[in-house]
Amino acid sequence: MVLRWGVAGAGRISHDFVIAVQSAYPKDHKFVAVAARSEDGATTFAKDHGIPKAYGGYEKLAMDPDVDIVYVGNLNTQHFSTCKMMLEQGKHVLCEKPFTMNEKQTRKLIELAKSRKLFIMEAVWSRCFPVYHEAKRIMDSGEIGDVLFAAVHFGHALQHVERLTSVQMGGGAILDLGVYMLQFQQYVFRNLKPLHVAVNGHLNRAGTDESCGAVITYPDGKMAVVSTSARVALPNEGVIVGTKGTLKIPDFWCPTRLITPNGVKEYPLPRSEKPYLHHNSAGLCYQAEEARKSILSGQIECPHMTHAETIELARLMDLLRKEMGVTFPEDSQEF
Ligand SMILES: NC(=O)C1=CN([C@@H]2O[C@H](COP(=O)(O)OP(=O)(O)OC[C@H]3O[C@@H](n4cnc5c(N)ncnc54)[C@H](OP(=O)(O)O)[C@@H]3O)[C@@H](O)[C@H]2O)C=CC1
Ligand SMILES: O=C(O)[C@H](O)[C@H](O)[C@H](O)CO
Repeated sequence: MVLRWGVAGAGRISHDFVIAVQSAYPKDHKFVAVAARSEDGATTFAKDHGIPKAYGGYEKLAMDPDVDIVYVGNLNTQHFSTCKMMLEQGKHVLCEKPFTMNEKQTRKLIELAKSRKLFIMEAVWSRCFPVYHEAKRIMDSGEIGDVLFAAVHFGHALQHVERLTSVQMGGGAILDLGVYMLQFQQYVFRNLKPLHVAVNGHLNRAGTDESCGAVITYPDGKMAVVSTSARVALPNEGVIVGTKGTLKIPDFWCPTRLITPNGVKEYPLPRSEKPYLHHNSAGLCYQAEEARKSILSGQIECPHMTHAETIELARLMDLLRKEMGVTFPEDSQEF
């Protein structure tokens, strides 16, 4: 089955996503339309990427009968309304991280997708990398014993990026980068419920979080120590410690290497002729293929990033923000 994609938002990550998918899977995935707020923005993007249809306004994309699934790559604050619009017109959805602004919006979208029997997935691309599959296999096999500890410190100097600092644009380290550190520890302790979450960090002058750390405890002596900074680069290596050994994942959010007690395993990314804007963006293709496989087999969620996990991530991000005193207008919105 050829999956026919529409793209909502003609910005930076959409650019990388389209190149990654076109390069890796020229046959099984086709981009048939792109929509941006302005027709000019959509037309330029369509020309750059060889996409046949360009729409000014997301509504026209939602109405296009040739589109099976929409990749939502606009601002955090726009994810909820854009996904809702696409679902209401019968489209499957792959939505950039963070899925929405909070748990309330997240639950609403997932309920809607379920009621319409449509696929929806938060684009936590990390989960679809071969390194994550192999690390999971090793953890499940018992090779590193009982996994008791996970750590990651994820930071980039990003205070110059407006969408990261502005409250109106849904900024802050927690939503932009924290979502990755939280998904990492969630992946290590899959299906466990935290017992306690201790949180601390700093706000910037704009009033959004510029750094945040959390210690998360789980039953049976398991714990995660995670931190993020949107002000300074951090080691960005995921560490998983078991009673018999340790796994290390450099560039844990888009990894190509897994360091195991028995040696280093390498997973090179698919090649592309066109340049990317972000580190290892070629790996954005994996989530697209996972979406295709799920849709093909009639699933409305991806097994590597389930609806329950997306809801739990949103709950944790709400909790971290609450501890830090960061609120968004969306938090007091009723539907
Ligand atoms: N998975 C990953 O590796 C990455 C994911 N992301 C995620 O992707 C999303 C988009 O990020 P990114 O591509 O860097 O963002 P951009 O700044 O490139 O903006 C993306 C789109 O958002 C809309 N937009 C931008 N600024 C405004 C504004 N001031 N008012 C209204 N709409 C605006 C535009 O949509 P339009 O074209 O329709 O006008 C724009 O094309 C975010 O949710 C981010 O978290 C970002 C980077 C990497
Ligand atoms: O998902 C990402 O990688 C983040 O949005 C980054 O913070 C982004 O690249 C910043 O421009």
